[in-house]
Amino acid sequence: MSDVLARICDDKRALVASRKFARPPGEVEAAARAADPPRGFVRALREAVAAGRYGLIAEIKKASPSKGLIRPDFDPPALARAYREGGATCLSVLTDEPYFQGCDAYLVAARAAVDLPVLRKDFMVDPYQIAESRALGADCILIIMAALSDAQAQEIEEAAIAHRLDVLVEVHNREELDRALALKSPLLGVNNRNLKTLAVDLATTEALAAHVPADRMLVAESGLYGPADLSRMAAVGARCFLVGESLMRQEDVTAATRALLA
Ligand SMILES: O=C(O)c1ccccc1NCC(=O)[C@H](O)[C@H](O)COP(=O)(O)O
Repeated sequence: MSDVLARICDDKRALVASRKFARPPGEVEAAARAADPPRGFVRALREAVAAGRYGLIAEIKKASPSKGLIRPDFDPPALARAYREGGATCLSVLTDEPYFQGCDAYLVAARAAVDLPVLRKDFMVDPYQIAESRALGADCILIIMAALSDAQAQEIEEAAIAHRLDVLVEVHNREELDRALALKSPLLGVNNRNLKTLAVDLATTEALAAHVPADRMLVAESGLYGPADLSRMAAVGARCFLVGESLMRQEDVTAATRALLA
């Protein structure tokens, strides 16, 4: 596992242990069952692509390990509305606090402001977080293959399926891609960001795209700054994109989202 990712996941395991103590799994499971029904994250992306549009997962991201503070005036419900207005298909909301200055309340507030499906963007290391995600209202969770063994990834995916959550399975190289294909989720993200060096290279998606089977939806993630980047990713078959920083830095997020998709 890469250094930064290893550090984030170690901290996450400690956090989950303390959360389990404060709020036992049975309580979280009950809250998950009582939550607003999932909105269909994969379905929304499929519908966008079937209609000849790009599927845009627009990320609500205040800060990151690679860039520090990205958006000082951070208002998740206003950002969610701006993304919706600009044509985003789905939202991604960072809930990790120590590294991304996110929090669970941001997801709840962003989802309440719009009718879009929402990805809880966090580092899943324990099935407890899956029930917790559903209890918060999340419609999709992230599995980072570099952070998990095959057995852990499968256990987390099964928990997500049991909670009717969609799953974005994220890979960075061929070995992770081959492991990801043993999972059931149709949504396959290729992250252009190397989580060891935090360097971004769009050639990552270009190298892996040809190895993604036709029954998976390829999502190009990270380092996408404008329509030319989307076209470059589309040239190798990507129709769905996860974009954070470049949109978060714009004053007019609606106009920037429209321009990206133009
Ligand atoms: O963004 C980071 O610095 C980062 C560091 C360590 C682990 C994950 C990280 N990012 C998570 C993401 O996948 C991105 O937030 C997402 O793909 C959007 O990327 P971008 O458009 O480049 O903000």
